Amino acid sequence: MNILEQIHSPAELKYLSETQLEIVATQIRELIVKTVAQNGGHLAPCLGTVELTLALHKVFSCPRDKFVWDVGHQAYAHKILTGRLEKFSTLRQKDGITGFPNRFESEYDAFGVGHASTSISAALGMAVARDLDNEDYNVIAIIGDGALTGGEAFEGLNNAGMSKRKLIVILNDNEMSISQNVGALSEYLSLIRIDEKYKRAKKDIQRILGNIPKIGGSVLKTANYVKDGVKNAIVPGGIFEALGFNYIGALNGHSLTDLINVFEKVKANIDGPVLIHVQTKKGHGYLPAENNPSKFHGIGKFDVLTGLPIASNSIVPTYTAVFSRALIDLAAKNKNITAITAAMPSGTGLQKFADVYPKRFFDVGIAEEHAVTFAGGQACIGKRPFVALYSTFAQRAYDQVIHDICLQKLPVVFCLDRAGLVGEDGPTHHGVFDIAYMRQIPNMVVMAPKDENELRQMVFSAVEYNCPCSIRYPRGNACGVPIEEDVEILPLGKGEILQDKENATVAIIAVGSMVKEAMVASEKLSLENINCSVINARFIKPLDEELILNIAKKVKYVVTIEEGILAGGFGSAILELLNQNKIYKPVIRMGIPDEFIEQGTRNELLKECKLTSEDIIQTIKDFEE
Ligand SMILES: Cc1ncc(C[n+]2csc(CCOP(=O)(O)OP(=O)(O)O)c2C)c(N)n1
Ligand SMILES: CC(=O)[C@@H](O)[C@H](O)COP(=O)(O)O
Ligand SMILES: [Mg+2]
Repeated sequence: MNILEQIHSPAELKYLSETQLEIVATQIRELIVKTVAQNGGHLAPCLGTVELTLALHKVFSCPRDKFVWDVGHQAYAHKILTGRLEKFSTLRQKDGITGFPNRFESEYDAFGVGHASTSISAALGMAVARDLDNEDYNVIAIIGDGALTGGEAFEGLNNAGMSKRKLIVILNDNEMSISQNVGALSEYLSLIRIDEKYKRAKKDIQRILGNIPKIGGSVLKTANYVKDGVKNAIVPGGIFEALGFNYIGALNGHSLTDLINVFEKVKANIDGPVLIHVQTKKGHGYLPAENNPSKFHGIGKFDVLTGLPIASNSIVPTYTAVFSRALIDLAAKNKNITAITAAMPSGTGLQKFADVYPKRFFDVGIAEEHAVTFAGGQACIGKRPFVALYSTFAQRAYDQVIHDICLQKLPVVFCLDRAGLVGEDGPTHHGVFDIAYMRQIPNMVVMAPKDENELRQMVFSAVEYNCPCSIRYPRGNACGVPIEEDVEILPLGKGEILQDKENATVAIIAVGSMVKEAMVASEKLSLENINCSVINARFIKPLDEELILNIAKKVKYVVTIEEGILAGGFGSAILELLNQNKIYKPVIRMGIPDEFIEQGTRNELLKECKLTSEDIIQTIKDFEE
């Protein structure tokens, strides 16, 4: 009997017994595994929150009670239980269910997420609004131990604790970020998790509390004092209580009985900020994910029976792998090279660097702002830090890049991976703003390689430039060109003429991932007697003004193409340059339009944004008509 298929809203969970809920948990797990095996997605985080999600929806009344997920990559069970069961097979597909809670997708998704550490701030905002409206629903933030290492989470905790407002923070502690969680907080949590004396004392007190069916306020308060006294005596600090929260935990996050029992008590007695510490296992219920939660944090298609990825058979390296190799080779020649990640060692490729140079590798947790300023500090003392961030996550540290690095001309190199359209993660993760936001900053060199060999050259060249540099490269496989071991240092601010036809009527000025598309288009256009010159700009800042102006003077019009937003992007820079030099010719800018691009495969989205060679051809043919 498939109970799950009979559930049309979470309210119906209130009529199910715990035995029935256990069956539903199994059915949800099976559905998540099957769907992620086909579509890819965040399997391990979602498997770890099935019971937690069921207990939340059993006890509380979403959407009146607000559930604010943090990152939101663990919310598939929430989506399945809130009216999206039938469409769940479209997870992360174009025009399908999104991989993160999304306000436009469902009233049950109280806040749009994807970037970490925002849930407490958003939840407190909702609690304040509730109180101003004299309403009485609950607001619940669900945040992971990794996301809790993000500074904004502490800003939220600090403000919430002082506010004394009724707010529930559920700490979903699976002892993992994407890989091993880092930092003093993580060690503190492990102290609470493992302290047997504390757990014994807590069990005894909970038994006492549990045996008194109707606990009067004074008895409950006294018992809590005893519990807190015991805890504070054993577990130093009670950091959350120091911040004004009533701390409850650590609960078994896979025990529906424990979860429902505590949630009911909190719901009945809440009179201020409460933090419920829930201990879960990332990947719970699917052995391959339990055994390797990092690999199954975010995974592509895989075989359910074996857990083995159904890998693409490409032998072309990813840009990430090329970057990682280049940095390792550079570090072998330069002992001052250091590498910094914000909780993404595997995704940025820096784990390989850490394996070779562990003392020069730093994972600072989900703390991009700290990572940048931390790099600035290192650079003041002669180190040459490379900060590897996903373009989208680097947005968190914009002021630090300006104030702590560029203003001080510190030689920090930003390696922005996942720059451009990332695909199934959708608008929260597309790295489309970095060209615009980096080129605005004085003293910053902004580069984008046309292929993997040029990426290697840029990594080596950035150190020679001895100034703030940003190198951006896309998610996925590179171009499949040979990589020269002996690296040519690129002259700063110099682009490259790939094709300079005397009778050219148009100059295509491309940067980064779009250079390959420009060359393909140019070759096809020449078959139709449309002659193009093609420039690989290489540098978004400083532009190769001489090269660009010389070519522009010889043609009737210019086409620029970038995998970034048009507003203030590379094409804008070319427009500004031509205008400043009184070259008043048409400039057709191709790039990401002024809108958030939804999810899909990377190729689907490049087509949607008209960033393929065919689109360049059509654009030029339309203009030539
Ligand atoms: C600002 C930001 N930086 C990095 C990430 C990438 N990221 C996604 S999930 C994750 C780890 C989150 O750990 P945790 O909150 O413990 O959740 P878990 O995966 O363990 O369930 C990271 C680093 C992000 N989403 N947002
Ligand atoms: C949820 C999150 O932010 C990360 O897991 C992200 O989805 C990883 O992206 P990649 O798959 O491109 O490494
Ligand atoms: Mg975690």
